This record gives sequence, C-alpha cells and structure tokens, in this order.
Amino acid sequence: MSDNIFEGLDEYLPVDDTIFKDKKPLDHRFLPENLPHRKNQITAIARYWVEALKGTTPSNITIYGKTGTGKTAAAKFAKEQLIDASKDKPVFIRVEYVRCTDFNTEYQVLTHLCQRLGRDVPSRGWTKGEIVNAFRDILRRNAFGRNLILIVILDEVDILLEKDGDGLLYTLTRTDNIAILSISNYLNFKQFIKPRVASSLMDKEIVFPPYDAEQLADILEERSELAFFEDTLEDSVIPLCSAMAAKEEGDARYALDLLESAGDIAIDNGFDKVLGKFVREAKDVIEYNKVKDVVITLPTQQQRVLAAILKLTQEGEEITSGKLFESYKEISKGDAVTYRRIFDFVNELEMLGIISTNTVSKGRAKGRTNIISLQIDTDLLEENLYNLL
Ligand SMILES: Nc1ncnc2c1ncn2[C@@H]1O[C@H](COP(=O)(O)OP(=O)(O)OP(=O)(O)O)[C@@H](O)[C@H]1O
Repeated sequence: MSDNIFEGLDEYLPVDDTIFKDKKPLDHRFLPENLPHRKNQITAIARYWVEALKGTTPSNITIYGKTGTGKTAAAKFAKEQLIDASKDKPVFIRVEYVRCTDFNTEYQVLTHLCQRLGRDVPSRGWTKGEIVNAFRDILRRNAFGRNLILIVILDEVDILLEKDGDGLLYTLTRTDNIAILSISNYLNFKQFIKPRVASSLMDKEIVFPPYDAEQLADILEERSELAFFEDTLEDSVIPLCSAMAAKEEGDARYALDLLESAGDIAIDNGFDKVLGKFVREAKDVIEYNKVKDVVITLPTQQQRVLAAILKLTQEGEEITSGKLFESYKEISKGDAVTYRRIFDFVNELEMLGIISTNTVSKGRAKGRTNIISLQIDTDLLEENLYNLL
C-alpha cells in the first residue's frame, strides 16, 4: 500500500505569522465596534429610526457618498444598534440588508425578502403581482402577533435602478410598515426614479464626505491594533497609507487594502516588520490587480478588440480605426462583430481608462482620423490575453 498523499507536506503549511495577529479586521466585511468620524451620520440615522422603537414606521432615508466613505459600515452599525435597542420593547423590528448588485430584478429582491421573513415563495414562476401580494401579506399589521416594522437597507441602489427601473422602490414605498434606507454612490441617482417614487424618498438625506488623511489615519490606527502584532509597523506606514488613500478620494477601503497588502509584501520578503517602502509597492500591486480584474472580466468580443490593440502596439503601428478592424477580424477568426459595433467597444474601453483615443488631422485630402493608444502596461495585457493572440 502506498503512503498517504498528505504525508510529508508540512512544508506547504503556512508559516507562523509574525506580522498579522488576525487578518479579519482588515477585511472589507469586518464591522468594527467603533466608526471614527462617522458619529454625526450614525446619529442622524438613529434620529430617524428611533421612531420604530415607538411602533411608528420611520421615514425613508437616502445616504450618499463616494466609495469607501463608510456608508455600508454605518448602516450596518445602526442596524445592529437598533435591533439591540428593540429587544425589551413591545415592537417587532426587522432590518434587512440587501446588496442590490446581487440581484437583477425587483422580483428577485422581493422573493429574497419574503424568504428572509419566513415565507416560502418560489424563486421563479409566479407573476410579479403574486410575489408583491405575498410580500405585502407578511407586512400586514400583526402578521407576527406584534407590530412588524421592516427596514430595508438597499445598498448600491443605483445599480438596480439602472438595471430594472424604479419598480422595487415603487412597491416598497407603497407597502405599509416599511422604511427604506437607500445607499448610493451618486448624488444624481434620483434621475432614474420617476416623480411618483422620488417624492417619497426626497426628504431625508445624509451625506458621507470623503475622509481626509488625518481621519484615515485614525481609522487605520484602530484597525491595525486588532490586525497587527505590536511594533510591527514602521512609523511611516499608517501616515503613508492615509496620505495615498486621501488622494484617492478619501477611500477607507483603499487605505485598508494598502495596509494589508504592505503586510503581505513584508512577509513575502521575509521581513518581520512592515516598512514604508512596502506601502509604495502595495500601491502598484493593488493597481495591477484592479486592472487585471477589469481585463479578465471583459466580454470576449471586447477582449478581442483589446488583444488587437495590443498586437498593433507591439508591432509599433499607429492604430487607426481601419487597422484595428483588420487586426480584430484576424483575431476573431470568423466570429467578428460589425465595424460599427467595434466603436462602441472602443468607447467602453476608453471609459474604463484602458485606452485613449486622439483625433488627429491627416491633411486636407485625408481628413481627420482617430488614433488609439494603450493606457496600461503591455505585459499585464499579454499575460491575461495570451490565449487570444
Ligand atoms: N469610520 C470608519 N471607521 C472604521 N472603518 C471604516 C470607517 N469608514 C469606513 N471603514 C471601513 O472601510 C471599508 C469601506 O467602508 P464601506 O464599505 O462602509 O464604504 P462604502 O461607503 O459603503 O463604500 P462603497 O460605496 O464602495 O460600498 C470597510 O472595511 C469599513 O469597515
């Protein structure tokens, strides 16, 4: 009988960490017990929601702010506090968190909410009217023997509005005993909402401004105490992460990513201390991974357009629309889309910051031409698109 396949593999086990005490506090999903510099916003949510403790459905709230400004963390924090405060009250409060990017339609969100509230409804097959009725049925007063108040947190609501219109908001704002907390990255998200719904969401708005470097440093200090062993961070590490993230629109998520990634780089290099220079390297690693994620998740036809741009760049060609189409057709091997469609793709790639286009004049006879150029590293593209070339 041969040896067990797990024998002799100890060298593949992770070595004992001398830097990270616990990585969880650096994870985006970690909910800290304290959210520095968000007291005003959290108190504002509490002032609206306190009505629920008296058995009254609170007002709908909308919160805005750029990415990483603590909107989700603050909403979840307020949720925990409300549930805790309601324990000894004669009311029944449910707060449901819905990340709208996980759903495509109103139907899917309502099904999810019904199921969360204990009503077994089918994930497909019913008409929308049936699912709306089932949902409203649960919400009828005294459905649980006590007053039920449901607060629905709709995170990244703008994404669902873009995909499926404002039907969900319409249904929720027209169902008794429901309050909505919508979270959006865009101040102008209401452009997707018809006036019939906008009027019920209009009134209560809370803004989450970007953090400045000092505020980010306070956030990182608290998190790093939980995540790192004592004295493992060089003094410059937190100020550097904070300064870099403050430049990136005051994004706390980015600051935490920098810190974690700098710790990983220290370990990879055999250090037991995180040095300032690792933060600068971390910035490149994060940037690289971000671009890589964008490239590998592009639809195939767009990847082919990008592969064609890469090929022409490597050949030292000036990339005109005509040349791009020829090269793209070669790469597509008979499965090509039309010339026109290629330019939608070019626009999209430009919006993602992967390429840029520049209109140049080729003299009176030839008129004006669009010249395309790559804005990202060719090695990165080659590594991820080699199967198309
Ligand atoms: N004041 C704060 N104190 C501690 N951690 C914070 C604070 N603000 C944000 N964070 C942390 O930063 C990360 C990003 O925050 P969060 O997800 O709440 O941002 P967001 O505004 O919802 O971003 P997005 O719009 O991209 O979803 C999370 O790990 C969160 O815990």
